[in-house]
Amino acid sequence: MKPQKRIGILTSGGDCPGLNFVIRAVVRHATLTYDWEVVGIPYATQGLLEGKTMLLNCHGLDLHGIDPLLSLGGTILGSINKGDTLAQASQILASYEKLGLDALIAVGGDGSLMILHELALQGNWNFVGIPKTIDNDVAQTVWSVGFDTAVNTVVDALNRLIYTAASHDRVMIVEVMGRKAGHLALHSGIAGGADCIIIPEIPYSIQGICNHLAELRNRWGHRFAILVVAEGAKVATDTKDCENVCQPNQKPNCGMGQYIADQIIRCTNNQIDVRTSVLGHIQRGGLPSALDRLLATAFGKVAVDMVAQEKYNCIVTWQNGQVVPMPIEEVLRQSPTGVDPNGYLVQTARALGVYLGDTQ
Ligand SMILES: Nc1ncnc2c1ncn2[C@@H]1O[C@H](COP(=O)(O)OP(=O)(O)OP(=O)(O)O)[C@@H](O)[C@H]1O
Ligand SMILES: O=P(O)(O)OC[C@H]1O[C@](O)(CO)[C@@H](O)[C@@H]1O
Ligand SMILES: [Mg+2]
Repeated sequence: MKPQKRIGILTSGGDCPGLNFVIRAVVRHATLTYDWEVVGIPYATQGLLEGKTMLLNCHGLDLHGIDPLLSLGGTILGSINKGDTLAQASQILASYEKLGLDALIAVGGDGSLMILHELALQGNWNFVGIPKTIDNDVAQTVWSVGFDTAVNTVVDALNRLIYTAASHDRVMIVEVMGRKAGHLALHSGIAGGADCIIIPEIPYSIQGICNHLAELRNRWGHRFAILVVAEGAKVATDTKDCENVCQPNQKPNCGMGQYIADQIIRCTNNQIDVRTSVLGHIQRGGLPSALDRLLATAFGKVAVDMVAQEKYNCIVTWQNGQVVPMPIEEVLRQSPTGVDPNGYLVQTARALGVYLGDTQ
């Protein structure tokens, strides 16, 4: 007779494609392999606070043999990325006790996993984390669930924008998500053939961008350009040129993409036609790519195995082609982790003539 367990799963932080594949893998493996009961906790820490659960059953999820989770974006459990959660810790801990869970599997980004780990420590919960985020800024894992799909979404947008930019000889600025980390901008910018990639980890100067645009026109005859700008891009503090349009550390209230567009227009005396596209939450929507489905499924499977082996306080990560559970403190201590300004992808982009901020 297998030991019975009742485990909980929740999704927290910004949603992303692939979350339902994690839920599907956890429910199927826990139910079919171990014969456990799995309950979903709606809206992350809000559901914990209110002591809410929904029973997840892999047969119940089937629709005439077709699993609806195969074709649903977002998360069927709902998610939140705000709230004064730690101030409500004692109520959450009391609610958690009443749920009678043997373990909790939480799917989240760095922010959510940090909060949930803190709660797990205070409540002595049996806790396993699964990394998801289109920012891909959770340390120690090559991929987080949702990132690959978001990269593909941005590349798809670039494939479209490049033609309209070329048709009108325009500079097209594409603002993508990434407040602290530029992984999404860097990966999609390289894959989509961007001329400039502006990320938070490498401050840009407006003169550097304008010089690059001039070189594209004058030396190579390229009359259009594509700039991928992360929403958290930063102006170099030592900017000397164009100082009248470029205030170091100034926070734009129009969005980073439009801010840089305005700077280019002013710095080039209105000689360049610039347009801005903000991709926004489109980047978090849609169905997951095959890679995200595989990752989500492999992470869900190993997270359940960790519970079976009673190895807690870990986060599953993807390293060297396999899932590797890592101590949660170690992962969170290094998160969020940004782009290495001297890393191979930055070198690759620079080698192809992409402007990525000024070299020091
Ligand atoms: N479930 C939650 N409950 C309360 N606050 C949260 C929760 N998840 C995140 N937050 C808060 O929101 C802030 C931003 O979190 P963030 O958006 O980075 O979420 P995340 O889990 O890292 O996922 P992602 O970055 O992919 O959206 C965190 O620093 C934290 O204060
Ligand atoms: O609009 P929301 O849901 O608060 O979240 C936006 C933020 O979440 C992230 O998409 C990560 O999920 C960031 O890149 C972005 O700034
Ligand atoms: Mg985050």
